[in-house]
Amino acid sequence: MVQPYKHEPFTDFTVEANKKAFEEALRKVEAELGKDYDLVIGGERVSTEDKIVSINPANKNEVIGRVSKANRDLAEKAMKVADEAFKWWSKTKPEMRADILFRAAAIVRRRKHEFSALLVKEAGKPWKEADADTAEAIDFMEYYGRQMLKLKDGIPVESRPNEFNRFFYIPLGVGVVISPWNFPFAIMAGTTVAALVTGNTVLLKPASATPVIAYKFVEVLEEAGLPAGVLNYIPGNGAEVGDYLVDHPRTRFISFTGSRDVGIRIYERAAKVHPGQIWLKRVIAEMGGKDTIVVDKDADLELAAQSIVASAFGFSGQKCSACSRVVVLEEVYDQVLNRVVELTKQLTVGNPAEQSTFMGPVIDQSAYNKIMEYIEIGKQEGKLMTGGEGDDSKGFFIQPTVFADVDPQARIMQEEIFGPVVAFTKAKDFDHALEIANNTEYGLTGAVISRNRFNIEKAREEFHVGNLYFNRGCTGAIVGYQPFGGFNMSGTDSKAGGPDYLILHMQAKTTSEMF
Ligand SMILES: NC(=O)c1ccc[n+]([C@@H]2O[C@H](COP(=O)([O-])OP(=O)(O)OC[C@H]3O[C@@H](n4cnc5c(N)ncnc54)[C@H](O)[C@@H]3O)[C@@H](O)[C@H]2O)c1
Ligand SMILES: N[C@@H](CCC=O)C(=O)O
Repeated sequence: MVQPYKHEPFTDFTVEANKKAFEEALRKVEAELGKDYDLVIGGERVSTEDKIVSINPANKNEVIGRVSKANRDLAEKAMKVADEAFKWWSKTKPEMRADILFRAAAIVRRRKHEFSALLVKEAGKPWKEADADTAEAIDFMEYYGRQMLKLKDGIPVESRPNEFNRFFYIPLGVGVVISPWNFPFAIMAGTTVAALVTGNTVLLKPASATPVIAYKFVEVLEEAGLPAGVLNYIPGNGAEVGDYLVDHPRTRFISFTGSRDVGIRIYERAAKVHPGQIWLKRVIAEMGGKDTIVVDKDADLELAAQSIVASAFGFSGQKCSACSRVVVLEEVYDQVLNRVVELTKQLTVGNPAEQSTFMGPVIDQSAYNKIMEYIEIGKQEGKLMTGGEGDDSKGFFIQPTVFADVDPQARIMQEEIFGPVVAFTKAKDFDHALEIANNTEYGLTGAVISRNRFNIEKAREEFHVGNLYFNRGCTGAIVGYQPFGGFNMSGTDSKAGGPDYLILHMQAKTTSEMF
């Protein structure tokens, strides 16, 4: 019998054995760096001349792997394979599909540190962040497997005498899964297995910065028994392969996680019906955030400062959930700001392969340049309290940066920076704080630090974000515990890791029979 779902525990690296095991995994991954990785289409390995070179963002000279790059012809070939495979995969038993996920979860769990070590190298994640990413990937498999078992027989509906009505879900078709680099394992795996376990076939286009971890995951699913053709691995240029597949008349749905601009582009393009297309495409789009922590005047100020620092600078602020705006009631503004600056100055920035590193690099040169430009903008828009410097000589390192006294309408208060930069502003009362918190076009996460029950309840109603947290930071949602997804320009609020998520990958059918 399947055990009740429980999230994967995080590794305690203060335990010497865990530390040693992780160091060993890092050595194993290091010994395998620089290999070539093929596309996987219909179970066959396809090598191309043109490669995506995945590098270590903490050390630009270290090549993680050279990954074959799909073009339109190969994308078309993969589409044909997936379309063909859908005919029989869609008819397989949900129990069998769920079992493949459970087995894949077990395989990853057994080699957990190896996957996390690869995330350290390919995404620049510090140990703790890499461990959490792998744990979340396991959670998605365990959770969605169980969700499918719950949904497999549909949901009971009423019937009248001599009538038998049934309501159940069937798969959609070929899904294009387009994933980001910032949770290169968890989000890539979660979006892929959700589509597979519901009986769809998949074309997986991972982010170009992190294609190797995605390849390793495809291998895991193969080992777990996923038949050839059901999942096809086609990394490639977003604009070329992405646009082609989004427009394709045989694409039934697109599961996208990434930036606002690319999400909007996909949403618009997917709306157009192309010749030969006989359905309206579904789009699941999880996009960016501009996430606020509000600090009330009677809050636990130490908790507030710790929560802000962890949420703003964990994984160098490269989370859609990261705190990039802080709104503090004027009575306690200076205290919170000064404590955050103090804590920020204590953070260690450096090589994420070292256990002691809190913050590693940002992902690549273009992210580095963009964040440094925002820091220059911030210097015009607010008072630089700490940080503000970067060094891209070896890797893409930026100091954790705090700006004070920033106007809520300023660019660094409105635009997603996706780096280790947080801006503070003052509110005259709690209503004013909520008004500021709500005044972005996004609506992903937010947090309120308060001891005032009335204010907590007010925020519950009025703070318009998909994931709202009280007396804690605004990052770190757990699959099955805090379903994740945002409002407004943060996307379609698909709530990954939630009870409604799988249904987005299926269509409901009603049958009614008279006896
Ligand atoms: N809401 C969420 O759950 C969530 C989770 C993680 C990341 N994000 C967001 O993702 C962004 C960071 O990730 P990113 O830099 O990889 O985002 P991105 O939008 O640049 O890329 C995401 C994916 O889209 C692909 N892509 C690019 N152009 C495309 C096109 N024209 N057609 C189809 N695909 C295309 C990329 O190759 C990549 O695989 C941030 O904005 C972050 O907030 C959101
Ligand atoms: N689910 C993650 C964020 C994913 C986006 O980057 C969190 O809750 O922090």
